[in-house]
Amino acid sequence: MASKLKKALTRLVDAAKHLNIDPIILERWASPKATTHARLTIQMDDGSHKHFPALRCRYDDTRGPTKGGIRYHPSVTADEVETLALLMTVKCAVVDLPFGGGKGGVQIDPHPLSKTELERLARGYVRCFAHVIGPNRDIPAPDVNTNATTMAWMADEYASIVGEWTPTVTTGKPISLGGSLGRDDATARGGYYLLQFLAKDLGFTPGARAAIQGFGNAGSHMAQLLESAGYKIVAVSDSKGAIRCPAGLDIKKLNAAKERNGGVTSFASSDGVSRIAADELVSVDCDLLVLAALEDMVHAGNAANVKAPIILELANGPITLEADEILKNRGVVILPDILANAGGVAVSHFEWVQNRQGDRWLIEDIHARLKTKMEEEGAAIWACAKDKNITLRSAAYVHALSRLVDAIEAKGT
Ligand SMILES: NC(=O)C1=CN([C@@H]2O[C@H](COP(=O)(O)OP(=O)(O)OC[C@H]3O[C@@H](n4cnc5c(N)ncnc54)[C@H](OP(=O)(O)O)[C@@H]3O)[C@@H](O)[C@H]2O)C=CC1
Ligand SMILES: O=C(O)CCC(=O)C(=O)O
Repeated sequence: MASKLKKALTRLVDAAKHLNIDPIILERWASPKATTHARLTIQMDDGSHKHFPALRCRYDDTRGPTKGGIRYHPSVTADEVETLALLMTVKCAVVDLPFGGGKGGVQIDPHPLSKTELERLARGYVRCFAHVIGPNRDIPAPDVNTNATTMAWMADEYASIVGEWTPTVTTGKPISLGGSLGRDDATARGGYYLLQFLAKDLGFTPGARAAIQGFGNAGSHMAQLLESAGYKIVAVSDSKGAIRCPAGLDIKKLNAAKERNGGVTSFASSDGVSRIAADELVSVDCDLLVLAALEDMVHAGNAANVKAPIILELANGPITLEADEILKNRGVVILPDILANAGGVAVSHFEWVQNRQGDRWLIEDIHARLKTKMEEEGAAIWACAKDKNITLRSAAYVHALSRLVDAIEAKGT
């Protein structure tokens, strides 16, 4: 079976056909610039030691320091991290950030770990990769199962290694440590601004019914934003299962239930809310399907069951190549990950700039800048898709690739 990376690269190669690109230039993206592996050892609270495979990939730094999150998940492999780092390279070019693409991960299920074990894990990660990351080299951020607290521990450990507080080494930090206002909901908000902006072109009525897969940072903030804008959230899921409520879920109450009990299914005892099978989430009758969990969740086996006419990808790579084709033939419009979830890294960039300036921007400024970015890049990609009669995903790749190639040609290498 082809690796995830090989499959992901076909999207880049297809996009290149729409541009007059020298194949030699394309070859440089066939593999990452560097992937560093480590064995991460942590002491558990009972005094024992456990070892976990850990990685950091710097895929490409043509346009600037590599940038991308760190995830903790049992499925983390080099292939997965490199694929996600390739996506970061393309994503940063899509929204014109002065960054290349990177990603990191630890192969671990962090859920059973105590807070002190999680702190040792984060600090251990930085000790493994302090020679790889750096404020002008490679800048981590949160991803699946990591958050602002993780970034605080990592920045603090980096400071103790280099001997000075260096806030620009991670983004997505707590506000009290130089984190940016608006980074917490930025991934969802960027996708939300894009959706509102394209609604008319998409023939989509804002305030419709949405189903959301994944109820972590990206998914739960999206649920809140959509609910506040009058949408009905008719189904949600997390790693433990899915629930449905045709009349619309009360997101505030759902958040409280998830926080108390650790899963959205604990809300199934509330009025009008029923439990459904996890995979049923993608086939719920709705107007908008938001994918905010993991890769490959919509695949050849379930793509034909999708009822929503529009899919917003907040997750990275949630739709396989095969499913993409099925959905395209069925006329389902996909707002692709490399554009739709770029709000997270865009506000990470704002954080990095604020830290370099020693300044803090107002939330209104951050929202306005993010909105402008999503609308400008969204409009360009929409126009490219119409002009070339291609999908929004292909258009986003074309848009990014032309910026990447311009940068390479400007360097003359
Ligand atoms: N955080 C960010 O800034 C950005 C994130 N992304 C992408 O968004 C996606 C989600 O990331 P994020 O929200 O940060 O991560 P979180 O860890 O905060 O949330 C992930 C969510 O997905 C759920 N989940 C895991 N497995 C499944 C499954 N099989 N079915 C349904 N739900 C599942 C988790 O469940 P549970 O709650 O039970 O653990 C959790 O609710 C990822 O693809 C990530 O790469 C993209 C851009 C930026
Ligand atoms: O905020 C960042 O730097 C990166 C976020 C990320 O990992 C992603 O966009 O997938």
